[in-house]
Amino acid sequence: MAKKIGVTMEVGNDGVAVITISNPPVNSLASPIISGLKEKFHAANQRSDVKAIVLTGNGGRFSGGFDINVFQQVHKTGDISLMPEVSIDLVCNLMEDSRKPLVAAVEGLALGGGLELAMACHARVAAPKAQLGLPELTLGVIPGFGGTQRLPRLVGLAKATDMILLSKSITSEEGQKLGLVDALVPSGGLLSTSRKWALDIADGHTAKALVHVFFAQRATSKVPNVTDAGLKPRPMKKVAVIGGGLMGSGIATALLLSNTRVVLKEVNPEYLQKGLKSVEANLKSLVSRGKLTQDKAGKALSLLKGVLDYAEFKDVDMVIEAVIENIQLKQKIFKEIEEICPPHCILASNTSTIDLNVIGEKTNSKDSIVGAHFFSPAHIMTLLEIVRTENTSAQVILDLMALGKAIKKVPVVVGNCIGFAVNRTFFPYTQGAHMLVNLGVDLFRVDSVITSFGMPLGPLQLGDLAGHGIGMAVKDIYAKAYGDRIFRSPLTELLLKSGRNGKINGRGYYIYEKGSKPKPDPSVLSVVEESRKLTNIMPGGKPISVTDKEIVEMILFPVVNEACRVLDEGVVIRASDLDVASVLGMSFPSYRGGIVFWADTVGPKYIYERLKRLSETYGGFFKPSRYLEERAMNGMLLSEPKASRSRM
Ligand SMILES: C[C@H](O)CC(=O)SCCNC(=O)CCNC(=O)[C@H](O)C(C)(C)COP(=O)(O)OP(=O)(O)OC[C@H]1O[C@@H](n2cnc3c(N)ncnc32)[C@H](O)[C@@H]1OP(=O)(O)O
Repeated sequence: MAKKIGVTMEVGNDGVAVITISNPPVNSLASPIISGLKEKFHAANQRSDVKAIVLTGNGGRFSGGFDINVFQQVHKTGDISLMPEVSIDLVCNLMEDSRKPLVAAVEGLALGGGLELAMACHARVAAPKAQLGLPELTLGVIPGFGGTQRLPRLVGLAKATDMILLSKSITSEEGQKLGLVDALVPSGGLLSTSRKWALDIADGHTAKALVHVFFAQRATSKVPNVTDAGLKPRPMKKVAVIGGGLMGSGIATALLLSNTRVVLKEVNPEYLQKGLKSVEANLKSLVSRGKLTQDKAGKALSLLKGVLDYAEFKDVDMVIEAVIENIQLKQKIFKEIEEICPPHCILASNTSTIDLNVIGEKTNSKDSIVGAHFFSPAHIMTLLEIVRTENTSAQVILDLMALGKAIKKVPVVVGNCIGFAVNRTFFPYTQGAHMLVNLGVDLFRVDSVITSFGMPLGPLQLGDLAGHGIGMAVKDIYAKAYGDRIFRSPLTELLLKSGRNGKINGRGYYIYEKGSKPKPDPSVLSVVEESRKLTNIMPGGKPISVTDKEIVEMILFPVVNEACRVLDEGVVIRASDLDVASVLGMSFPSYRGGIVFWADTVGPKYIYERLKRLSETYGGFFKPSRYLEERAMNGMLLSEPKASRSRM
């Protein structure tokens, strides 16, 4: 049967032209293909009904590159005119200069000229395990469609040199990490996601979202009755950190890097040595990654003093307590520091869950008590949630905001509640995943769909990273506070019982081995089965069938629902603060503008209706909040401000 060679173009009702290369078996770029591409790009650019363009290859392969047979014919005949002189015209004039957004939908392979075509597009969406490379040198030619220029711009000079000089190809997964691939999506959703990307670029969504995040971040520095109250931040020359564990040593490192004198207190010499060594290791790793000079690391370390008692606390400007989440211990510490510290001293806690009023219950300095909630690793993550109670003074908030900025954090002032703004909004993130797994959905698929959405880690892998011991403790705290909307899953407990604490002990849902990437652990499926038996929520005992879109909705719409409650209760000053906090604290994709911005793009009415239907089938975990319902009914955006009952 004759091979069907050519380039086709189909324009959908959405205004996206899909241009497809067909030249089996690898869609090599033979002369008729190159001229076909030119013709179709030209047509798509001319047609007024085409808003955006997707370029793809037929038969599950993008393109294996320029047709090597042509090289052979040139060698045989010596006739150089056989080489089509098209690269500049096709790749630069028509593709890169196209006024309409162009997205490459890459599957199978994109090699040589194939990858070069993909790189000339404005964005690349790829299916898993696609092979990407510029192997031209193995044929004695150099990449001729601009790959020598575009690859270094996307992946950096070192990696591009490696890929070109050694003809090394990479997978689309690695490509995503390097910036060559903008989104990784399961093969079934490749075309639909690529269409959406193309339309988003056409409508300026991506740029709109990023511009929103830019201004939202600037807005966080305006706090009514604090930054406009004519107050001046007081200098924070010496800060004490109590607790030299992961958080305490990270906070100390962040302070030292900005030339603040730090006193690090621990309970015994052994713990103190550990804490000091962790700070040193943090600084060393910054030096080895080229982020800090040896000189500056030495200077930072000279500002650190380890102590075992409170003698040094007599002249500190602020104390940041970062001990384990134990109410009695924290209450005792706050009572002690109140007695020893000077009256102007700020008493801050890095708690992530305990009510600050409870922590400060035994003190008389309620106006000096504030939450300084850093995200781990504290010397790297930029979000700082400043948690204020109804008693925290404006001066204390202003001082902590100024200190936060000085140590290069983005401070976001939030109200006092269990989980504060970020952890509270995202507690349903893990629970939605547990619900899906107990309903029979493959756990590794859940993670893969959510990373395709743009989160750096799926909810189950995130659980592995945090540790399931911590997961158990946190689960109980949230169950106590928000019991009406909790999905009670035995999965975490069962994981712990089977010796899987996550990354900490090398085993969770995934296997963690030094020097290699986490691998899905098939033996965890027996634990999952046990959990499914206990919850018994699969309809008729059979796994449910869901699309990738439904997985995203069942995990992220409950998060939006909790964000609505956070907005309703005035835990954040403005909706955009929650966008910034979700991007910086949870690595929610910035190109989606943050959790509330994204929800408004999807539409409150749609989210409300989906949650309502899900709650009818699966119960209270999905029940739409009053705020969401009101906004949906009144056709309002979630981000529109309201006259609020604020916690501020
Ligand atoms: C302008 C640019 O910078 C210049 C270029 O693009 S130069 C070309 C760069 N591309 C390459 O070097 C890729 C070469 N191809 C390969 O490495 C492998 O064929 C592949 C990884 C694409 C597929 O491998 P595999 O699945 O094992 O199939 P394989 O048997 O090798 O190839 C299938 C058929 O496609 C042909 N083919 C593969 N790539 C081709 C290409 N670029 N041009 C013409 N034919 C090609 C093979 O000759 C083979 O033909 P046959 O069935 O008649 O024998």
